[in-house]
Amino acid sequence: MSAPAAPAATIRVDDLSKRYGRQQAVDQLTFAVDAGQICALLGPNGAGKTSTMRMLVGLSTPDTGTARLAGEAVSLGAPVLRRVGVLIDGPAFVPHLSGIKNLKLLWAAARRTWPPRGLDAALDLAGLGAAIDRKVKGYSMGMKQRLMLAQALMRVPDVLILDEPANGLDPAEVRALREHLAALARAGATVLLSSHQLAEVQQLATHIVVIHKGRLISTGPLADALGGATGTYRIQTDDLDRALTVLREAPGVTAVVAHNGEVIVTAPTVPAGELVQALVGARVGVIAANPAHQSLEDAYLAMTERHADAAR
Ligand SMILES: Nc1ncnc2c1ncn2[C@@H]1O[C@H](COP(=O)(O)OP(=O)(O)OP(=O)(O)O)[C@@H](O)[C@H]1O
Repeated sequence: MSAPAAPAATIRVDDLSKRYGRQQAVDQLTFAVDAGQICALLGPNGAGKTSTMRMLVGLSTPDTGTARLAGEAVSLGAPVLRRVGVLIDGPAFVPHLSGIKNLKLLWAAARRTWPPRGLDAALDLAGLGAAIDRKVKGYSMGMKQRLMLAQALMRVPDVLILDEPANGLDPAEVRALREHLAALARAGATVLLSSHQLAEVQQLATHIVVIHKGRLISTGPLADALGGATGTYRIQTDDLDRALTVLREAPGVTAVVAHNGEVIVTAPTVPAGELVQALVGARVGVIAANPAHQSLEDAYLAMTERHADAAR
């Protein structure tokens, strides 16, 4: 008889709260991330991202509510944590041992045979090169961050909880990390990561959770957050000036501007096809017409500002 399949690597937080003294760090937070999703946990400094992640991996205990991984409530040493790659605060590395010996020590603590299956790929991504054989006490902050990343990835986890994983990486390394995480998610892993790099998140995340002062302000697919500009189109034509004139006179158009050689037109009640027809009818050649998506940065700032206004 074959072994029962492990439960799907879901992340689930229900009504989670945590207070430090008078500071409510996490406030009745509920969200879920399913297998195959890469979810970015976003929020201003002090919003409660790290506090949430710490509870998700048993490093701190919720005051109320539950944090579950693969359906199992999390506590320090819970068996489900063997399936999880974690980068938060960082393990305390032994300074007089080399990077690789530290990784070996951490792996041995889980009573497993060395080397882990994903070691080579994790070391490549961490990009420490020959420094992996040098003592950790000579590492810079950035090198320690890379060693933490290697530690999180070496086990080929099916749940990843990563607090600002791209910190200290150069652009090529950030891209390699992005591709690695995307490949893990395609293979069924579940990824929750925090980041302030919204352009990077936009390229990587499938879903977002936005929090502010410990409270949930938005959660859902990234595409939904970016689709806030419905009724706005970017139209590329062979005659910008004439296109502007024609569209300004077209019925239903509420705004027309030129941007980077294209026309940005807002017409909430008019299908894009009608705008194109109006241009073609006026002998303006249309090269491309696409819905204008806002950037994640725009969407995020609008969400957090709206929330701050409502709280005033
Ligand atoms: N151990 C602690 N003791 C006291 N206060 C804490 C502790 N950990 C977090 N806090 C407070 O809880 C709030 C949430 O902090 P947290 O680190 O979770 O935010 P964050 O969203 O991760 O911020 P950042 O983006 O700056 O890392 C902050 O006001 C912080 O000062």
